Amino acid sequence: MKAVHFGAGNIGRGFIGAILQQSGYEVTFIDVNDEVIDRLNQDGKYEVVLADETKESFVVNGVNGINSKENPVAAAAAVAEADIVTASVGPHVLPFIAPVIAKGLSERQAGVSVNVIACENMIGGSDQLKEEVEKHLSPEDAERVFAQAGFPNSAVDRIVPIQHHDNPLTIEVERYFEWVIETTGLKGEQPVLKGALFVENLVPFIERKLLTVNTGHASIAYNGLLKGYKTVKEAMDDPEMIHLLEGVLEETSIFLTGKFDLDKSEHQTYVKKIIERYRNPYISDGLDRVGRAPLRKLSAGDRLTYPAVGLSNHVEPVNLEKTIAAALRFNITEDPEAVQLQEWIKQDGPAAALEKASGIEAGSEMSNRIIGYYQQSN
Ligand SMILES: NC(=O)c1ccc[n+]([C@@H]2O[C@H](COP(=O)([O-])OP(=O)(O)OC[C@H]3O[C@@H](n4cnc5c(N)ncnc54)[C@H](O)[C@@H]3O)[C@@H](O)[C@H]2O)c1
Ligand SMILES: O=P(O)(O)OC[C@@H](O)[C@@H](O)[C@H](O)[C@H](O)CO
Repeated sequence: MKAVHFGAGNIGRGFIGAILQQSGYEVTFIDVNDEVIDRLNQDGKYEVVLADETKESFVVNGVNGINSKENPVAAAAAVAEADIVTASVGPHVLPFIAPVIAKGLSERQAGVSVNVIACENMIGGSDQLKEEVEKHLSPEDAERVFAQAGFPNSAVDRIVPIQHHDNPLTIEVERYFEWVIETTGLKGEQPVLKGALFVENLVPFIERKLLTVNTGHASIAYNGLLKGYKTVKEAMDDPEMIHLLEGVLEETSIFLTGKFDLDKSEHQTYVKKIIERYRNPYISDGLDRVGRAPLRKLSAGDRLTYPAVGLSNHVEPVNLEKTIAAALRFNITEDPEAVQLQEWIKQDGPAAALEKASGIEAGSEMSNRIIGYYQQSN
């Protein structure tokens, strides 16, 4: 069986690529990073190390790579032949991989179904990828392609920090992982994916993950950077940070248990487990990575604004609001979204910038409170 995975980065190699290979697929990675693609073709394998006291490792064999910038025709041909297509490139990159996927899917043999699964931290990732793919197909081709290509949404969870090893393919990951895939979007037979969970309705799973793991992470990153910390570990050693983190997760727990039929005590166990994962002493994760792309993280449907606004009719989400205020201070010059955010703040002031990024109306009660916290944090 053949799998094509877009994005040979941390999650691509450290999680999805490894699961695909363990499930019996030969994996072709498609990326735009020459160093990684050349090394994949040279070695045909790479090592995954588990970040815990065991330091166990395993080899992912039978892999190769295609640089889609240099060879889009070969990349599309791989999609045309694949039994499954997955992606972990980052939500903002989905439009850039869509043309190759569209070309590959339209070249497929008639009647041979395939599933295309976006593995990104976002709600409706595969739906969005499908919309992008559709932009590159004529209406007739779209009808033919989507009759045999499914785009099931999925939720992925495994902490994989930015890291450097002598071999650039080696990747260290936490032992824990969760990959949940929605069956309603599948075409043809359910793919064999070792350790993945197939569910009829992904919404509770993706929202629980995004609004717990990622909202908590964002709180650590934005508030931690304000206090001068550089890593998750440094921030997690500060009782004030823990207090704020627990407050944030209490707020998202109210939101989640109010919206979905989640058992409150099971949810508490889930939250505790995540706090333990943040504390993993074998992982060093930078706050600049965890806070990356602040405009995405502040946007209306993402981990901060969505639960804050969702809660605002019932409770005042003080801790989420403080975290949103701290996000407005995210000022990492290597991060284009941070640069853009700081430009908006400089040009139009923080309330207008907040509205542009999140949709929280300038002058509203919530905006006024957030801007108050923002000013106090100076
Ligand atoms: N790292 C984590 O802990 C983690 C965990 C769960 C989910 N995620 C999600 O997975 C996605 C990827 O995150 P990551 O941490 O692996 O990022 P990453 O930067 O390590 O990997 C992204 C890869 O995509 C490649 N890429 C960029 N443009 C491309 C293009 N046009 N075509 C093909 N490849 C392209 C990059 O070169 C890179 O190798 C994000 O949506 C992230 O939110 C990350
Ligand atoms: O990848 P992002 O930028 O959406 O979020 C940063 C981290 O919170 C994220 O990568 C987590 O490590 C991951 O989602 C854990 O499963």
